[in-house]
Amino acid sequence: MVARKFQIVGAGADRKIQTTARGYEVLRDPGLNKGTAFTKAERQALQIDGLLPPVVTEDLAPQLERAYAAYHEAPTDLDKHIYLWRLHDNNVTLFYALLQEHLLEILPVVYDPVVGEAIEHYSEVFTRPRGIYLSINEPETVEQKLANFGAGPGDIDLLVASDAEAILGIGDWGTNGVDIAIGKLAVYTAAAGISPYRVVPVILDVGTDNEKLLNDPLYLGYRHGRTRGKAYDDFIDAYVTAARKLFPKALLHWEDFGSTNARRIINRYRGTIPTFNDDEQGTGAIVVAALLNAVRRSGTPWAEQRVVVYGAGTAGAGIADQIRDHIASQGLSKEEATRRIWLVDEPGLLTDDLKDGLLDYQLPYARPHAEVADLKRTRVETDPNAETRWPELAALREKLTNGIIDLATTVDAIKPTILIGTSTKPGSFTEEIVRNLASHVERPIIFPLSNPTALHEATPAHLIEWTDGKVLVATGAPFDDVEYKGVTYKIAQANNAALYPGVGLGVITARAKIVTDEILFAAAKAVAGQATDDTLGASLLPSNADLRTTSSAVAVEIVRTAINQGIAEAKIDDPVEAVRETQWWPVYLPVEAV
Ligand SMILES: NC(=O)c1ccc[n+]([C@@H]2O[C@H](COP(=O)([O-])OP(=O)(O)OC[C@H]3O[C@@H](n4cnc5c(N)ncnc54)[C@H](O)[C@@H]3O)[C@@H](O)[C@H]2O)c1
Ligand SMILES: O=C(O)C[C@H](O)C(=O)O
Ligand SMILES: [Mn+2]
Repeated sequence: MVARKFQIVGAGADRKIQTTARGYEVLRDPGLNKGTAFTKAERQALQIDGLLPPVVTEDLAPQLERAYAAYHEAPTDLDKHIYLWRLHDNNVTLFYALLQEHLLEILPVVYDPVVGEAIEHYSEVFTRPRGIYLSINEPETVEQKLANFGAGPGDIDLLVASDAEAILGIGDWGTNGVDIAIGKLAVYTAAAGISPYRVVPVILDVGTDNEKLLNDPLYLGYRHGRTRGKAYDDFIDAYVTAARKLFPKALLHWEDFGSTNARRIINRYRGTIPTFNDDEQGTGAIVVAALLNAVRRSGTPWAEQRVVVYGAGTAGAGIADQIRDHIASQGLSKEEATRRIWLVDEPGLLTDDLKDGLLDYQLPYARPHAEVADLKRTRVETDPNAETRWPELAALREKLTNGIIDLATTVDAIKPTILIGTSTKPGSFTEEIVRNLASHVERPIIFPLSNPTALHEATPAHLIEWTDGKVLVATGAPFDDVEYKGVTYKIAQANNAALYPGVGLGVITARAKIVTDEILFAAAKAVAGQATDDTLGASLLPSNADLRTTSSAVAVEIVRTAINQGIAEAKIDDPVEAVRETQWWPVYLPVEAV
């Protein structure tokens, strides 16, 4: 039973909407509303004749023009973001049609980076609830709250959940983090055509350690510190159990969890249900996609690449794992492949003498202490009371009084061919570090990935200048083209948004039972295959303007992979047709009164 008063029926060109709603109920339902585009016959049948201005507009075009003008009237990016969601509350089709028509321009306003601002100002901009708010204070109500969404077992394809501990690189935002789930889902629809009526955004409110929120009288979440340990795991389990019971076919997507929880959660469920951690797995795969093209252009084989990852949290370690797996597929053992990767985090280069303070998934990369014993140690001022990403790090800080092997020293010693930033520390790829790196490598590959824009480890313009145009660059947020010595450099956006929508579409179409490493690699290859121009300055990845094409290509490859692996539950003869049939696009359908 769907609480909605309409359903989409038929296939292909025969799709239409049937509804039992009448009168203002029709106009006030954003999934039904077409505004001036209702035909005279529809107006009569739906009893809305006279409730609209008399002119009937044949299609979306005049409405798009009005909406785009109003969008530009909004003075700031945050105002534009709010305008767009108000438009969504009025007319879902028009919202997505506008987004689709101006994808490059509007995506950063709906999604990253402006979504970060919206999350910081959530209590002020909150208008209408869009997601499900689950609380660790009431774990016994999880199922009822999910049921209150009003959807039946076959009605939901996808849930995106966040506990908001590590929103982008801006930290802990408690209940405000519901907007990242909403933003990610908007991208699923805009980029891949996942139906906006078959998805659920979920915030898992486990409290917040953000003092600003705890002291803000307008804060809308539970006002206590983050709960951890068994109660946390039980709450996550209550969510998964209820979601599986109510929506047994749905893919469960995890977003922006902290580094101590993200990996444990995905490892717990990934072997048995369709589930996916975007920051670990989606980011790993989009980086591999960009690297497939960058490594080819660099001319240095994978097995000879030396990789430094700066910021070894959920994203950094996820990237490291997928690079390791790909290097291993080139004929090296897993152990040898692991040795091609150096992780640097707040305690500097991760070495095995620090092992008591490292997270389990960082441990395989810890370098033997003897190997780096001669390297210079740099004293760092660390505030013992500063917020730590993981509890053991506090103990490590005391141990590091002799200083750390910092990024500059690591780069100088290792002479990496690939440098990746997922540290949330802006400007940490300094001119000195980058010039040093570039002096040893013909085509240095440097990916500053920390979002939002202001947190990038370096800007593409600087990287291009400091490497005299030799860098192969990709960033997390969108950046403008850079002109340098007569060449236009298109900047690849290695954001998981170029990958996860297609993964979701493919998994949903195939009804894949689980999301395997093979599925992730198929996605990476499919994205890379959309950007094969190797001329100087060409982007390493397809443009976000082509997200729909990219996502469809990814989905088709995933369907094929799922079938080959024997994990597709759907019966599919033609993967291309099956993907197309799953997609929803923002066009007005005929509305029939039933
Ligand atoms: N481009 C993308 O698609 C993409 C995807 C995921 C994450 N990200 C970005 O990557 C960043 C990290 O995200 P995450 O989910 O991995 O967060 P996380 O909290 O799991 O990891 C951040 C890591 O950086 C480390 N760090 C903090 N200060 C440091 C310092 N001074 N030097 C070195 N390391 C330091 C932390 O200790 C932690 O291990 C964020 O800015 C996020 O927006 C980008
Ligand atoms: O949300 C993004 O823009 C990418 C990524 O998931 C992140 O956390 O930064
Ligand atoms: Mn994220």
